[in-house]
Amino acid sequence: MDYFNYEDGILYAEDVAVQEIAAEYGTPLYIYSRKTLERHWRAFDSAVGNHPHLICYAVKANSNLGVLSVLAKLGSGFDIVSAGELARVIEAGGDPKKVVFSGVGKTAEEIEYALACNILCFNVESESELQRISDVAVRCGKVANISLRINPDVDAKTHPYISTGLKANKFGIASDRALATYELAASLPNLHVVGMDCHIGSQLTELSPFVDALKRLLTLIDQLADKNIHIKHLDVGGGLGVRYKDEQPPLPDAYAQAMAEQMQGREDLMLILEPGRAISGNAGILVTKVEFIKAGEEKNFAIVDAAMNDLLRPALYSAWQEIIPLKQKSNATPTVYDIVGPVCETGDFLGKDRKLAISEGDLLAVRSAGAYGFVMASNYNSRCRPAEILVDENQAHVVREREKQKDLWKGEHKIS
Ligand SMILES: Cc1ncc(COP(=O)(O)O)c(C=O)c1O
Ligand SMILES: N[C@@H](CCCC[NH3+])C(=O)O
Repeated sequence: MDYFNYEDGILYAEDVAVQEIAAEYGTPLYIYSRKTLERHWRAFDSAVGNHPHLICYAVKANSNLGVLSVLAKLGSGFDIVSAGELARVIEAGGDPKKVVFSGVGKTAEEIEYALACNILCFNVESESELQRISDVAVRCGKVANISLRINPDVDAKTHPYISTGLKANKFGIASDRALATYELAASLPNLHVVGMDCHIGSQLTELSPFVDALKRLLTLIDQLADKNIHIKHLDVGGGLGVRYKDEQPPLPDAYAQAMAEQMQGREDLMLILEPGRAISGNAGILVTKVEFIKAGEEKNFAIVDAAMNDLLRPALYSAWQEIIPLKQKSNATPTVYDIVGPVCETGDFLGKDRKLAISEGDLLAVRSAGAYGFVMASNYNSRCRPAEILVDENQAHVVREREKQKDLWKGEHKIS
């Protein structure tokens, strides 16, 4: 459930009319809801119950400083994949001791920075990376906490671009190399083995692949214990899906409970979850203005001021996200439109064949845009990135200014 709802035909973000925020800050504009973020994070946290655990929000889903600071205040941990994400977590008030560092290509510079910040652990994805972390730790006179990301070879049954736990994927260490790699790690004096990790994919809509992966990892943990290598935490990654159209993913509490259930009798093993999309996905919308209505020979187009550079998911994955008007028009007749942006690509669309009663100048909201929205935005076609606003109770705050580029452009051409 989120806090973007209609009241008397007007779309509200919490208690603020979205059209008022758009009038103040312009479009295209991402709007996030603090209450929704909090509700989702708490759903994970409370459903695990008393089992020792840490919810490490996946920063890649939405790294807005306002969003991170809401989660940091709840006591969240963070899953990062770059030094830039670590810097943002720290700037937002997050605790580096609750940070896990994932990703297949960590540079020596990033490792050094993360060591200096005393992060919780590195989720190591290859033997070469293990060696690099050891080398950097020796050079810095530090001991690095490490967890190996195991590729459990489980089919996540999701879009092939966001499936990560199969043998054919670049992620993690193959299960049959796991024991040898742990033995190598345990033999390196500047490494401290603390955990085991996996992440099988994103936008999963079934529980069974998560449970399968977790069980496979528990078997490995027992085999390691026989070799006197003791794992302190099990990190099952993120990947829980959200409802964009008619998917029916398990809710965060059902998912977290199912994970905790598998951990019964293992109270010494901390459970780490890395949800991204399930926390921020439905906590955000993208607001855009209809610039032109264009009747083509075969299709009608609504040309809006947001484009694939602002929200890439439809173009990249043919992802479907709901598009709704900010003001409902109860007695107008709807027409079927492709909702397209101004970018010079035929693949530049936000939605296809959408039935809407709209006119030029109307404002629309693309729902479920809080995850993998702004973070994947670019300056393609030398367009400015959209602004982002976090609605916090009754106030709207600007949390990331529209880029300076716009000032430059206005200045050069003397457009007021
Ligand atoms: C290692 C890791 N953890 C967590 C996540 C978060 O995934 P999601 O947003 O699907 O929960 C991802 C992205 O898929 C990831 O690669
Ligand atoms: N960017 C993807 C998710 C990638 C998950 C990252 N490992 C999406 O929008 O669905």
